[in-house]
Amino acid sequence: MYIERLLLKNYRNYDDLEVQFENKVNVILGENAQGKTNVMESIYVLAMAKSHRTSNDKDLVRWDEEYAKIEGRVKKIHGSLPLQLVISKKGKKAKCNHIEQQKLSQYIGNMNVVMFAPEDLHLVKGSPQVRRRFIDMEIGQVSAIYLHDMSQYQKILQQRNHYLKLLQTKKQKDETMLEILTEQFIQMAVKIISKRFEFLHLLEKWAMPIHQGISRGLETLKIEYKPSVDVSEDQDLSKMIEVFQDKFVKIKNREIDRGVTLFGPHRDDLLFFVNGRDVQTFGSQGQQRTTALSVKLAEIELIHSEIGEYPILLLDDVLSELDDYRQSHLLNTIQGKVQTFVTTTSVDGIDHQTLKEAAAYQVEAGSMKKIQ
Ligand SMILES: Nc1ncnc2c1ncn2[C@@H]1O[C@H](COP(=O)(O)OP(=O)(O)OP(=O)(O)O)[C@@H](O)[C@H]1O
Repeated sequence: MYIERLLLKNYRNYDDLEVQFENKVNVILGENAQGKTNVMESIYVLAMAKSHRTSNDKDLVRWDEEYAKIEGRVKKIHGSLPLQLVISKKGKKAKCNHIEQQKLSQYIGNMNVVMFAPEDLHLVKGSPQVRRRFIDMEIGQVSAIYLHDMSQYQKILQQRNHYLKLLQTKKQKDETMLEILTEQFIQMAVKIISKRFEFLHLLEKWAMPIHQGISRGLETLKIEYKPSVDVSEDQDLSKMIEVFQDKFVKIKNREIDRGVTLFGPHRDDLLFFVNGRDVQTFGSQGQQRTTALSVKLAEIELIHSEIGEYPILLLDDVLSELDDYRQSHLLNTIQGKVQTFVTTTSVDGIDHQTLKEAAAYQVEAGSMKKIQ
């Protein structure tokens, strides 16, 4: 798939922008703070209804304006798909094919993107929260059911935490409601965990050969899900439920003391191993970078295998971060099959055929012009 037209209204430093893109590499050039990342972010937001760099939607609205609008036309195998997202104080309104979508979980997934930005290096070395967000966003792109389950899970988690607080502060003494909420919580938790197991398994399958390629055959990458409750991939759902139930019986008093849910998918993590060693603790900067890059390239293949089309790739400020070998590996991988957006202050020093043949745009203070 590819995005052929993008319209921005009051988005960050863009007042009114309309631009056509090509189904190949699109290089976005410009000095610092001109609006390159803002364009990349807007494409990401159009796909995911969420920014990759802020959780505060109002940051996306141009200062002193009431709303921001992003519109795009996405070309897919089965035709053209107009998408629209309006962000205002009242929330987000999404339209797909001119029809307003009741739930964002139905909207997400119509356009698929993979973003690789400097923040993604935190995927390996950052907090577990970064990795959980990554898994949730990525599974969400290919599974509307997962997005729905995740939002149910968040609701039950909040209710359960609220009830534990009531028990902790003795405003409530009856534990019956806690038992009901625990049962609901466990049902959702195991669904989420088994989907995460399945996703990471697939991601590893794609990432392993890519990582071997980038590391010139020297490194083997493994990805492992690390649940906070002792469940494993080979257990069926009923066995996982049993393990959870036992755990929650054992920790009940501790949870009431603390007034919070101590275990579950919101506390899980994932680990990356290179040649058997945990990259977060033992990996060099280069290995962490290669791991992040392999995972991103694997995502492209995974989405392709799940939905039958390649997603759009957004490379924000990362080409210059990669050495020549990794740069060419990346550009060779995407060549001719993935619509790609690359931001950079200059293409000097990047000597690759793909970039020579690319469409180029110049960004300056919230305006954008095609120059090649
Ligand atoms: N909500 C907003 N309203 C208006 N302007 C904004 C808003 N948010 C950010 N900006 C402006 O957008 C500009 C930053 O744009 P962006 O992050 O896209 O830069 P960039 O071209 O990617 O630069 P760099 O190369 O430094 O990463 C800044 O001038 C900032 O003041």
